[in-house]
Amino acid sequence: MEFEKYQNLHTIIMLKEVIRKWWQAELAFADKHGVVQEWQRGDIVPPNNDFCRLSLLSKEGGRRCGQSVRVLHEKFKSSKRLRRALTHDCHLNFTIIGAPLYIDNEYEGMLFIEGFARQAPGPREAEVLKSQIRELTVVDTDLDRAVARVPVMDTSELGKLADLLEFAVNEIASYEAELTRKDETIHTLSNELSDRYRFEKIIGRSTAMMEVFKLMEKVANSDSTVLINGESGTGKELVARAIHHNGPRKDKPFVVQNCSAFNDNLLESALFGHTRGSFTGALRDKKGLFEVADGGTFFLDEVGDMSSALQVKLLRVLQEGTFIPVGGNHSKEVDVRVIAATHKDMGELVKKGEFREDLYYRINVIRLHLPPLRERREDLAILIDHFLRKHHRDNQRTRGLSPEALSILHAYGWPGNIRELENEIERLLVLGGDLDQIPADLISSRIRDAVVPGGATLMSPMKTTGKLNEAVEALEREMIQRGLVRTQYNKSRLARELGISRSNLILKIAKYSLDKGPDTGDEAED
Ligand SMILES: Nc1ncnc2c1ncn2[C@@H]1O[C@H](COP(=O)(O)OP(=O)(O)OP(=O)(O)O)[C@@H](O)[C@H]1O
Repeated sequence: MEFEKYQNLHTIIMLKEVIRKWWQAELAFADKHGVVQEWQRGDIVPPNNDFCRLSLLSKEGGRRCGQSVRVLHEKFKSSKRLRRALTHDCHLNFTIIGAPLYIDNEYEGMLFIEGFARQAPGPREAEVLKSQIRELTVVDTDLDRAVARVPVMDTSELGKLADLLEFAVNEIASYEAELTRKDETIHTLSNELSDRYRFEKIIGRSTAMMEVFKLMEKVANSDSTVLINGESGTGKELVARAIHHNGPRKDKPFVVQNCSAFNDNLLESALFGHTRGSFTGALRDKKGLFEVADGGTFFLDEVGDMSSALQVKLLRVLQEGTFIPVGGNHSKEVDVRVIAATHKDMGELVKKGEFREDLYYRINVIRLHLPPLRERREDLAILIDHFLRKHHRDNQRTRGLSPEALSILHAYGWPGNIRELENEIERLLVLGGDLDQIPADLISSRIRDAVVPGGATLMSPMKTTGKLNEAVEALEREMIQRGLVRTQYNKSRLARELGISRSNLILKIAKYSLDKGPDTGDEAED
C-alpha cells in the first residue's frame, strides 16, 4: 500500500499540522513490512529532537531508527487484537507511539510519531545520550543545548496523541472502504459500458473521452463517412478500427493507407490500382486498396496531404462508389465506408485553397475530435496503468513506478501524445524489469529535463529569500544528504549522479558533517 495517496487527505493534512504545531513532531508511516519508505528514499524531514536528527541522518543511526520502528510494527503484526495505539522505546531510549492501520481487516502498516522523552533527561541519562550519539556520527551541534531541547511528553499528552493517531488510521480505513465501494460501482458500470460500447482497447475516463465514446457508439452502426481529427499519436487509427469492429462491416476488411507516405503516382496506384502497361514496371493488373476494402472500411490517414487530382477521384468514390484504375478505361464499383483522419486544420486548408470544399463537406459528415493528452491529464494514470499491464512480461518482478517517477510523468507535456507515453512505459519496463519499483532516474532524459531541468529530483520547496550562498549551500547539503541515503552511502555512484568527482564529494560530505568519518570500506560499489 502506498501511503502517498493519503498525504492529500484533508484529515491527514490537518493532523500533520496539529502534530507539528503542538508537539513539533512529524507524523510518519511504516508499511506492512515495517519499512518507512520515506526514510528509505532519504526523504527525511529533520526532527525537532537533535539526537533523532543526527541519528536518522547517519548510516548506522538510520539503520537503528528503522530497527526500533520495526519492533513496534512486529508487535502489531503479531496480533490482530492489538488495534489501539502502543508505545515502544527506541535505541536512544526515546518513545515511539504508533497506531496500526487495518484495511479490510488486514494489517497494512502503522502511523507513528517518534523522538520524545517521557520526562526531561537527568544528568546521567544526558551523558549516556551524548556518548551514544557520538558513537553514531560526527556531531555538528551543541549537545548540552540538544539535551535541553529534547521534547518531553507526559502521560496525558501521550493519551491525546494516541487518540489522534487512532483517529487518523480510522479515517484512512473509512476512506479506503469508500473507495472500494466506488470502485465496485465503477467496475459494474464499466462492465455495463464495455458491454454496450465494446471499445475496451481505448482507455479513457475523461469527460472528453466519454464524449468520444458516445459519438463512436452512434457512428459505429451507421455508414456515414467520419473525419477524425487529432494530433499525431492521439489514437486516430485505434478509434477508426474500433468503429469498424463494432459495426455491421466487422467481418469485412479494414484497410489502412497513409496519404502522406507516397508520392502522387504511387498513391493513386495504391488506392485505385492500375492496369498492365499503364506505366513502366506495371507488368500486370493490380487491384487497388479500394477494391481490397470492398464491403469493409477504408481508413485514409492524413487525408489533408492528398493532391488535388486525387481529391477529385476520392470525391467520386464517396459520391458514386466508382473509380477508374490508373491506365484503365472502365470504372469499377465498390461499397466502402471511408473513415478519414488528419492532424491538420481542414477548414484552414479549404480557406487556403489546398483542399476541395466539396470533398471537405463530403468527408466531414461526422467529425470526431481526439483531444491531445495534455488536455485530458485525468486519463494519464489509467493509461500508465494500462501500458504497464500491456507491456509487462510474464514473471517480471516490477510492480510499478516510484512516486517520483510518476510525478515526473504527470508533470510532462506529452507532445507525442499516447504513442510517446506508451513507448516510454515500454522502455521503462525493459530497463527496470528486475526492480520492484521503476525509479525516476530511468525515465528518458528528454522527459526528465523538460520537467526538472538539469536532472534534479523533485524536492521540497526551497527557501527563496535570504542570502544566495546560504540557500545554495542548503540545497547542496540536502541533495548530498538525500543522495547518500538513497545510494546507501555509495559515494562513487552518488558522485557520478551529481556530476562531481568522488574526492570533491568526500570534501563536501566532510564540510557538512554528513558521514561518520573516513570510508568504512563497506560500500556497495566503490
Ligand atoms: N485511448 C487509448 N488507449 C489505449 N491506447 C491508445 C489510446 N490512444 C492511442 N493508443 C495507442 O497509442 C498508439 C498510437 O495510436 P494511433 O496510431 O491510433 O494514433 P494516431 O493518432 O493514428 O497517430 P498518427 O496520426 O501518428 O498516425 C497506438 O499504439 C495505440 O494503440
